[in-house]
Amino acid sequence: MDKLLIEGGAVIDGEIRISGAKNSALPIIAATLLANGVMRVGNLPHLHDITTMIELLGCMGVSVVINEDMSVETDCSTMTSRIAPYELVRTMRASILVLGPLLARYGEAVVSLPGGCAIGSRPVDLHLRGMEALGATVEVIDGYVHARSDGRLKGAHINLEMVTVTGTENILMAAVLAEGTTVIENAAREPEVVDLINCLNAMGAKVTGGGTSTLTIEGVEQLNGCSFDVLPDRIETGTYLVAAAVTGGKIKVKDTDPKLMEAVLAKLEEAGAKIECGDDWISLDMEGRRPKAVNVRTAPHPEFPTDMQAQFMVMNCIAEGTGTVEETVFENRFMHVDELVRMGANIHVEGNVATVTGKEILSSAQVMATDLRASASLVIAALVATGDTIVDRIYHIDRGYECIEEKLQILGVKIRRIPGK
Ligand SMILES: CC(=O)N[C@H]1[C@@H](OP(=O)(O)OP(=O)(O)OC[C@H]2O[C@@H](n3ccc(=O)[nH]c3=O)[C@H](O)[C@@H]2O)O[C@H](CO)[C@@H](O)[C@@H]1O
Ligand SMILES: C=C(OP(=O)(O)O)C(=O)O
Repeated sequence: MDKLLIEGGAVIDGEIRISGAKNSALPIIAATLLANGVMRVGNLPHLHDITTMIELLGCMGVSVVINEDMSVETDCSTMTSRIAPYELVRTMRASILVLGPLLARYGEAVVSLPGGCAIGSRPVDLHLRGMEALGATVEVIDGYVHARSDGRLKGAHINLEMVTVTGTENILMAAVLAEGTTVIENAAREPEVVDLINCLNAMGAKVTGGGTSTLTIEGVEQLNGCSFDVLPDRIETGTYLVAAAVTGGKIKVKDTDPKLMEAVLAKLEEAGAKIECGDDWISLDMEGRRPKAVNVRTAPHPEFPTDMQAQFMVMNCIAEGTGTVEETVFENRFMHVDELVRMGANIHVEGNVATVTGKEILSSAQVMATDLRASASLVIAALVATGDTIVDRIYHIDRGYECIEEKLQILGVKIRRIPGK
């Protein structure tokens, strides 16, 4: 397994470009299963998860052409299978996103259950209940979801018990081809859901209410191919802003969208960062200061994102003062805490609240990445540690950060990958 070796002590200074959003690209690639004709999806990040989603379509017989500019063109007319096998689904939970499109368009889907992961049990019961509400028969047999519909799905009124991002996306992708109108209440308002809605509407769907908690979907008989570029990655953006902040440095991130980042930018300003924004860029300058500790509480959009929790935890580890970090979305998203403590951080966890008292510097150690954002937090911690830190199991990072070594090197960090055996 590859490792990253990071030398502590750099003060970040430079400009980088932000990649397309993984969490937008994954549902939109799944949505290409709904297209009658060729569909092009662009601004895709070069990440393992994207390759997995493309492989998943490929194993169902979809023709996929990957262009040099990291766009893909898909054509479902060659499709031979409606099965998403365990071997692929186990490496990426978002594979469950093929369920809605397969069921809506082909009347059947066999998708392996994704299972739990480091950050929590992450059931998909609300996805399955949504499909049943639309008239599908759903059974779980030997770890696989078997969903079937006789004829078109039927529009329904669905009130989600809790806000679920991929659950909303899956139900939405099933409802676009259903007969009649579907209303999804307590829908996720994340920008990536809105991006999916924009893409579906460009394909000929009739969805209104994107960005609010009530979505109305008037089913149509067929969707067409179109060309769609996914939106910038707000979590990658936030991760690099935090990296600059912890080092007391400055950064300009380009090809991003500050409008997607209000809760994160507000917390960075509270921590003492000077922030300026244009239409598609954000600059942050700490003017050499240490950040001030902040309190954060994660919750669905537009509140503070759980995918930025681990990175802010590290900022508090080296901040002036004490801050609390409360995780309300996932039940087990503090796996980075023990590793940060091994680097000398002062963190006390009680239930879903971590109280962090900052110190000026952390110490280097060999640490283990446990999930995607935990890995990013360890890389950020390494920037403010004495000496060299080795972050092991970085395949998690490759799921979500395009060219992380290259981008950090541009910003002045000494980092290199140690290839695994
Ligand atoms: C590919 C993708 O977009 N991943 C994002 C998506 O994950 P994902 O869509 O898996 O996360 P959800 O929004 O579904 O999860 C929110 C909460 O709802 C629970 N739940 C969800 C579905 C369900 O059927 N039953 C249930 O109990 C989950 O266990 C969790 O506690 O949103 C998360 C929350 O913003 C982000 O951290 C992930 O980066
Ligand atoms: C948890 C994440 O992703 P996934 O839902 O794909 O595991 C993430 O992007 O932080």
